[in-house]
Amino acid sequence: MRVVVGGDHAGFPLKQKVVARLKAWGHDVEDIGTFSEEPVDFPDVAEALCRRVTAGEAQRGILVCGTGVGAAIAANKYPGIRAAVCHDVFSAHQCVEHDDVNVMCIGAWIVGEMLAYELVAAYLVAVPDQAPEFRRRIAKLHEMESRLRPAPGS
Ligand SMILES: O=C[C@H](O)[C@H](O)[C@H](O)COP(=O)(O)O
Repeated sequence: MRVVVGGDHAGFPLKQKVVARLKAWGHDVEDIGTFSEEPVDFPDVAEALCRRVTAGEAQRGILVCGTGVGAAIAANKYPGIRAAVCHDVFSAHQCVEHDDVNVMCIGAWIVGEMLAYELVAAYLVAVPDQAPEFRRRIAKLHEMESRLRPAPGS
């Protein structure tokens, strides 16, 4: 799978490990940085990653910051992105199955590398459930996005 991975300085150490593991598993990985523990702002990384996902350059995105929370808040501002913090394996696959999540966010201060690998594995093998109730709810998210998007220039 084509996967884009990014993170801020707090996420950097875990992000490096996740990227290496994804490559070892045979995924086609784009690492968009950051590439050191020099402080950067998570909204900048999240926006760059979300742009790639919505442009179809990657099928799934993974963001790593300190808690995963800032990354998820930022990513959910991007039209077409459904982001979630996942620190348990059940959520990591069900967020795709029920909610068609396309950016999973992990907190490097919260989870260790072995759990992070399990989270990523569960997220990437999951496929959206096509049952009508799930499709209907995703359609409502799209409708909300269109309805609540600020008018150009406002
Ligand atoms: O939700 C925000 C993230 O956890 C950030 O990674 C965190 O706030 C960075 O904090 P600091 O700049 O103190 O390393």
